[in-house]
Amino acid sequence: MSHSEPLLRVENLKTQFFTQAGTVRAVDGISFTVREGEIVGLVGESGAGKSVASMSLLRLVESPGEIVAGEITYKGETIFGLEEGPDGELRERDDVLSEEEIRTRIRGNEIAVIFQDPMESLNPVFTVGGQLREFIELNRGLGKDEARREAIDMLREVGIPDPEERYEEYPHQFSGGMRQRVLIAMALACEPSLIIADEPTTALDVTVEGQIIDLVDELQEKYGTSFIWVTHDMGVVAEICDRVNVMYLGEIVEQAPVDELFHDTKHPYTDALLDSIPRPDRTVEQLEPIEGTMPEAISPPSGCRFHPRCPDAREVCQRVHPETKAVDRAGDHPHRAACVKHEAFDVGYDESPPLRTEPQATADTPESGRSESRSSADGDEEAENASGGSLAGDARADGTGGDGRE
Ligand SMILES: Nc1ncnc2c1ncn2[C@@H]1O[C@H](COP(=O)(O)OP(=O)(O)OP(=O)(O)O)[C@@H](O)[C@H]1O
Ligand code: NI
Repeated sequence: MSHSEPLLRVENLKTQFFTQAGTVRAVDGISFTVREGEIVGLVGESGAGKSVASMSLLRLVESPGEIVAGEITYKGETIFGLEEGPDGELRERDDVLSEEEIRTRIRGNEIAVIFQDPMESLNPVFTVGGQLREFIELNRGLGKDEARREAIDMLREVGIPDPEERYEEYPHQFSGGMRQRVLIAMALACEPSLIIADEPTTALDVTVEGQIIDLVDELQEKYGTSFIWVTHDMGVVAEICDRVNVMYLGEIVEQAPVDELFHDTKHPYTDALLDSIPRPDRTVEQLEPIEGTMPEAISPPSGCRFHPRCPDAREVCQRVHPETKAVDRAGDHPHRAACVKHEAFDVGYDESPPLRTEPQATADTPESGRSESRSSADGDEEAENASGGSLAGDARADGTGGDGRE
């Protein structure tokens, strides 16, 4: 593998669930990379598609879900890839790793996963040490005694006090934080190159969360492991990530190194996420919850999927579905965003009438700014229904969400 080639490359990945209510476009064309030793964030509200994206990387999506498009390569090997067959139908490429190879060579050994709820990953009827030992035996082909020693070393490594004694205990005898440490030990046991951590600290209180994050930071430096860190919490992103992908309704709407993302935010959704967390430079009263709720991935709004909630939305945002594009550079990395207010898009955003009336007239449109009559402020719904070329195809595009839930 050449040095410049990333460890993991995800290209235009789409994962859908074929349900009775319709097709859920859970992951809808995302692209990102993870380089060696990097911690890459996947951040977004509940339902954004973070977990489905993570599961897709290990081909763990279950029926009625299916990866329907895109390419996933890891260390130059193909985890997922399609090609057009002679009959014009899409089929799996020849170089795609077999189920057997994924199971024996990739999962656990090369790419490990840590989930939010350790109780789901640990078996309550076996001791913690026994489970860890067995995992090491199976995956590293060590004998029982050696695997036991290794397991105890790992428990010590992740900060479990008295690891010899704790080895004999059952999961329920561990606190939430300690259980999460066990899962980290298990993930690290095979020295994988990549660990996918899906909200591993969400269930923990803030102090314990901080301890786990410090631990991961330490271990990451020591082993050089790359991480994909899934979270809805921008505070966690700030603490741990090198680069960040912000997801909204199945899409990555902004992608940047963490400092750029925080200090030169390019997407209004990222702004909203940042506004909704406590920050040292803000008082608590200034915290704003994001307006509205995220619509369902089964009938995404037309145009920009965030437009029904976006303070910057203009008429054009209902019609034009923005691709994620480079809107700036940040050192080695492009700063990408999917928002047509940026020049890179050039679809007439500046001339387009706003969808919302501002509390006060703002001077952000210096040109012929105040366009005719602003009938659109409360004409939201009409305008949306009238907008042709909806990306949502035949699906309802009113973006109200909520009522479609089971
Ligand atoms: N088995 C399934 N069947 C149908 N739809 C599903 C299934 N699993 C996930 N989805 C849908 O896929 C979309 C993405 O879900 P996902 O779990 O990836 O979100 P998430 O970003 O991880 O959210 P959270 O923060 O709540 O974990 C959601 O609309 C969800 O309802
Ligand atoms: Ni999730």
